[in-house]
Amino acid sequence: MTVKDILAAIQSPDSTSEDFAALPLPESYRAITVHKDETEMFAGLATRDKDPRKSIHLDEVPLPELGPGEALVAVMASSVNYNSVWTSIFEPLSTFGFLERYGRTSELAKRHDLPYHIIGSDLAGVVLRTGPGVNAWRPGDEVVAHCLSVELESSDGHNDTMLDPEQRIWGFETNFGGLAEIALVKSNQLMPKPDHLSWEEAAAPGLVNSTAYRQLVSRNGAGMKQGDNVLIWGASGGLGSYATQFALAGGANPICVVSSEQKANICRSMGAEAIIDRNAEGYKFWKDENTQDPKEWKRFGKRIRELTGGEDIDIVFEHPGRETFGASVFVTRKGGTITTCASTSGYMHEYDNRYLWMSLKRIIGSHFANYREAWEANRLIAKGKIHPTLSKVYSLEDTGQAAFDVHRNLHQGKVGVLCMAPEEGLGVRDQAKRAQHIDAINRFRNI
Ligand SMILES: C/C=C/C(=O)SCCNC(=O)CCNC(=O)[C@H](O)C(C)(C)COP(=O)(O)OP(=O)(O)OC[C@H]1O[C@@H](n2cnc3c(N)ncnc32)[C@H](O)[C@@H]1OP(=O)(O)O
Ligand SMILES: NC(=O)C1=CN([C@@H]2O[C@H](COP(=O)(O)OP(=O)(O)OC[C@H]3O[C@@H](n4cnc5c(N)ncnc54)[C@H](OP(=O)(O)O)[C@@H]3O)[C@@H](O)[C@H]2O)C=CC1
Repeated sequence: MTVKDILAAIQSPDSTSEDFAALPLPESYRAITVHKDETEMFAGLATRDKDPRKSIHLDEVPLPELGPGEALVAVMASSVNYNSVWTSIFEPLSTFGFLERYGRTSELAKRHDLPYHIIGSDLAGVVLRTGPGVNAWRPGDEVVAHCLSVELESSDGHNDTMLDPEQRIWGFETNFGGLAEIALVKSNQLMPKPDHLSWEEAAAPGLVNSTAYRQLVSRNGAGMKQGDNVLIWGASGGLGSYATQFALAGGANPICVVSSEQKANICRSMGAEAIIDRNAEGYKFWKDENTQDPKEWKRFGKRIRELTGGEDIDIVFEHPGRETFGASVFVTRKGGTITTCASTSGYMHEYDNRYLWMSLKRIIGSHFANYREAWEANRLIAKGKIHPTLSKVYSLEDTGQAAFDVHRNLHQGKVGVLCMAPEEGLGVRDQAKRAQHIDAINRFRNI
């Protein structure tokens, strides 16, 4: 039995759940990996010069054993997230440390501690097998997977599963990720595939859409409400393209920051009106490596006031980190919120704390999303209220180039990867719903 036979079953309209359950599984499959013996390959290089094309490999790997509560999924398509960029440049840490630590927790978890790491935290595909104790999903189900892996043996995670002490990001802190022909997930990562989307479109939103939902909309994040002024950094990027849609769909007022006229136009096409081109307007929040320039924070705040009719920011959607954080804290209104999930430009932030405490502002740390939040975010995609922001699609062989594009900020929105799917456009089940939303679905394509 080969991956080709699985693909034939997926492409046949007559295949039943029983057919999928009866399909023998292949002994091995193709997967995108980084190698443990290469973690020092970029030693001494600047972050920018570390090239994912050199560290990312396409390998034939053995099929992992299926455990209780788990599912093996045939992956039709996946997408590139920035966490795969971090893994491929071995920053801020090598992810093999995460796999070793996970491997020490149980006999079953030992499977994850391997000399190669199969990366990727998104997928759209078809369930092949489920392990003992899985009743909600069956072979043949068309699914997407979110990337929250939890054990839930401790009480800590039972209010909000992101607080589980054994919380991990699948395909980053666990092995057997989505940039592969077959992936291993916990069954409580599975969600129904939106039926009006192709495989690659369905695989694109997952990680960033769920993260933006918790960070901006959920009560666990900023709890955005109608009329809020929301400052969105990287508003046409992975996270930002969903944050912008949530702000618009939720009756808020996004103030979109981007770095080119082309990206400004993408934000306009989503319906945003207040846009700041940080490049054209030349903001320089740092005078040198160690000194910020409060005059530049003020110039930025003045520009925001011009765009809002004199109002300040209720919520900052932060992720660039060190480069922008001082400005983000400054431009937030009295009582406002800075919600952060990342530090792309550096994690040692500096800001003037007087502006935080004297104006009663709050900084909220946010990380991915719990199952319910991911489910709600996916439901909005399925209902055609939020749309994928897929721009370009690569083959599995070219994943290194795809990750390079994201690392160098050469991409728009999300970058997709075809895994088992032989071409783009397959997997659409509801053509009528698709036709209703086709312009929005294609907004980011090939720009
Ligand atoms: C969904 C997508 C998401 C993204 O894209 S996010 C972006 C990508 N992700 C990242 O960049 C994050 C990568 N991860 C990390 O950088 C690290 O993962 C962390 C900094 C988050 C954590 O560092 P670590 O070294 O893994 O863990 P420690 O908690 O610092 O543990 C080290 C030792 O410190 C002890 N410790 C922890 N808290 C305390 C405390 N409050 N008081 C005293 N000790 C403490 C521990 O126990 C342990 O000790 P012992 O080494 O002996 O086992
Ligand atoms: N904790 C979590 O759960 C998650 C964390 N992340 C993290 O968030 C970060 C962003 O991810 P994602 O949105 O997918 O990445 P993208 O690269 O797709 O988008 C980020 C955007 O941020 C803008 N940007 C980058 N650097 C700077 C800077 N120095 N100053 C201002 N703007 C900047 C760029 O937009 P422009 O050039 O147009 O301004 C870029 O397009 C990554 O570090 C990622 O690891 C992502 C998802 C989940």
